[in-house]
This record gives sequence, structure tokens and C-alpha cells, in this order.
Amino acid sequence: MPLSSIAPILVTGGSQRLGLAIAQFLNSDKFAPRYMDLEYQDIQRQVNPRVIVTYRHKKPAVEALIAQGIVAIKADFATDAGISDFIKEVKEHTPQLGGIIHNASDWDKETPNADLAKLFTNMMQVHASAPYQINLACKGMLIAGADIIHMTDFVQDRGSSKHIAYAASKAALHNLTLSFASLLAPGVKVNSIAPSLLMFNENDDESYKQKALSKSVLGICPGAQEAVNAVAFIFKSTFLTGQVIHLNGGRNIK
Ligand SMILES: NC(=O)C1=CN([C@@H]2O[C@H](COP(=O)(O)OP(=O)(O)OC[C@H]3O[C@@H](n4cnc5c(N)ncnc54)[C@H](OP(=O)(O)O)[C@@H]3O)[C@@H](O)[C@H]2O)C=CC1
Ligand SMILES: Nc1nc2c(c(=O)[nH]1)N=C([C@H](O)[C@@H](O)CO)CN2
Repeated sequence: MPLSSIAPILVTGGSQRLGLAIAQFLNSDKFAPRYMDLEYQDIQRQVNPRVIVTYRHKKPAVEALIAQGIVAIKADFATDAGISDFIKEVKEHTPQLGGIIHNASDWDKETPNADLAKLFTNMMQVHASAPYQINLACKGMLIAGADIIHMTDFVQDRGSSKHIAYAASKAALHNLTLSFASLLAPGVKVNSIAPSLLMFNENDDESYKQKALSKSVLGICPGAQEAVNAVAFIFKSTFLTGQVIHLNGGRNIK
């Protein structure tokens, strides 16, 4: 295995919750890329960075990631300038990538006084245009055996009456999975993870929680480890591309 197989994995939106758990896992000794034999896993463990994250707000969790050797790049994907500045910066940090996990997301919704044009543009920008531009700009940096993972949502297939633009933008991201899986084969696999409820938010009240739990047949809120497990599975697989891992507790059969 050539030394050129050593390449960091990029996780967007790595400052909290699922993105943070995924970045911590990829930076840990629990993660071993399938294209790397044991000797090179040892080398990879000594190479910094193994993971690059993006963040908008520099919370203590970002400082902790930096202290662990992770590179953290401040990036806001709401504008084209934010996306292109980020692409330029990531290229200054590394000539190659072992994978990209498009996790950054803004779960915005239609409210009575919302600027709907702005909302729709922002959702498409963060969830579809940013992954689209980053994948195309960085495709030459992806090593053979790399993975791209798009974090989509259960609502990509079903829509959502309360998060209409968000759902449409996740559907667009799902479609990008299909195009990029075809474009980048056979060297790079491209898949989606489509969760429904994995983590509650801090301000969710008891009645919201009960209603959300009742939507799936398994009736639990499993936490970030479920997303980490799916990421690990995708990185291990040699035959999965253009697919969706539906992490929804059987919400589709309720
Ligand atoms: N949690 C769940 O139950 C579910 C999650 N998902 C999907 O899984 C992924 C992770 O979910 P979760 O951890 O809950 O997400 P969060 O909403 O908690 O975090 C998303 C991250 O995206 C970053 N972000 C938001 N807007 C922008 C922007 N304009 N530019 C750059 N970064 C941005 C935030 O950065 P910062 O914090 O620095 O501002 C944040 O760290 C998302 O794609 C989400 O849609 C889907 C279904 C269910
Ligand atoms: N970026 C985010 N997307 C989503 C979140 C979130 O907190 N941030 N949360 C959900 C919910 O868990 C939902 O699936 C159930 O209430 C969906 N997307």
C-alpha cells in the first residue's frame, strides 16, 4: 500500500452532535480505512490531520477537536463566496482526501413571516449546492478507495409539510448521490445516510418528543452512535455505491 493512500477525511458541520461524533470516530483508533493494511494504519495514526472539519461557530468542542490534531476550517456554505473560500482553504491544507462527509445542515422551516425566496435559496445552497461544488472541485483529490457520504433525511422521499424547502433540498442531495456515484466509480463510492429522528434538540418538549418517537415502529431516539455505525459500514464496504442507508426505525412502515 503506497504512502499516497494516507489522506484526511473531511466532515462538514463537525462542531456538534452527529458531525462531531463522526469526526471523533474517524480520528480514533476504532476507525481503519479498508484500503489500508495494518502497517499503514499505524502510519496513518501518526499523520496529522486524519480529519478536517468545518464549523461556523467556534464552540469548545471545536477547540477540543483541534487539540486532538484535527484541522478545523471556518466555513459558511450559505453563499457561493463561502463555498469557494472553503474549497481554496481545504486545498491549502491537503493535496488529497480519503473521503468527504457532507453533514452540514440548517433545519430551517417555513414560518408566517419568513422570506420564502431566501429560505429556499439557503436550503438549496447549504444542502445541495455546497456538496455539488465541493465534490466537483475536490474530485481530483480523492484517493482510490475514498468515500463520499451525503447526510440526507427520511423526508427526502416523503416531503415535510413543516420543512418544505429543507425536504426539497435533501431530495436534491439524494439525487446528487446517484450522479456522483456514477461519475466517480470505480475509484470512489458515493452513498447517502437518510436518518429520521436520531437526536432530540435541547429545547424539544415532552409532547414533541412523544409525538416524534411514535412516528417509527421501533419508537426510540437512538443517538449519534447510529450515524457513526452507518459511516463505519460504508467505509468498510467494497460494493456499496449509489445507495441510501435508511436510519429511520421503520418509520416508513408505520
Ligand atoms: N439529528 C437528527 O435526528 C437528524 C439529522 N439529520 C441530518 O444529519 C445531519 C446531522 O444532524 P445534526 O447533528 O442534528 O445537525 P445539527 O443541526 O445539529 O448541526 C449541523 C451542523 O451544520 C453546520 N451548519 C449549519 N448551517 C451551516 C452553513 N450555512 N454553513 C456551514 N455549516 C453549517 C452547523 O455549524 P455550527 O454549529 O458551527 O453553526 C452544525 O454544526 C444533518 O445533515 C441533518 O439534516 C437528518 C434527520 C434527523
Ligand atoms: N440539521 C438538522 N437536521 C435535522 C434535525 C436537526 O436537529 N438538525 N433534526 C431532525 C429531527 O430529528 C426530525 O427528524 C425529527 O424531529 C431532522 N433534521
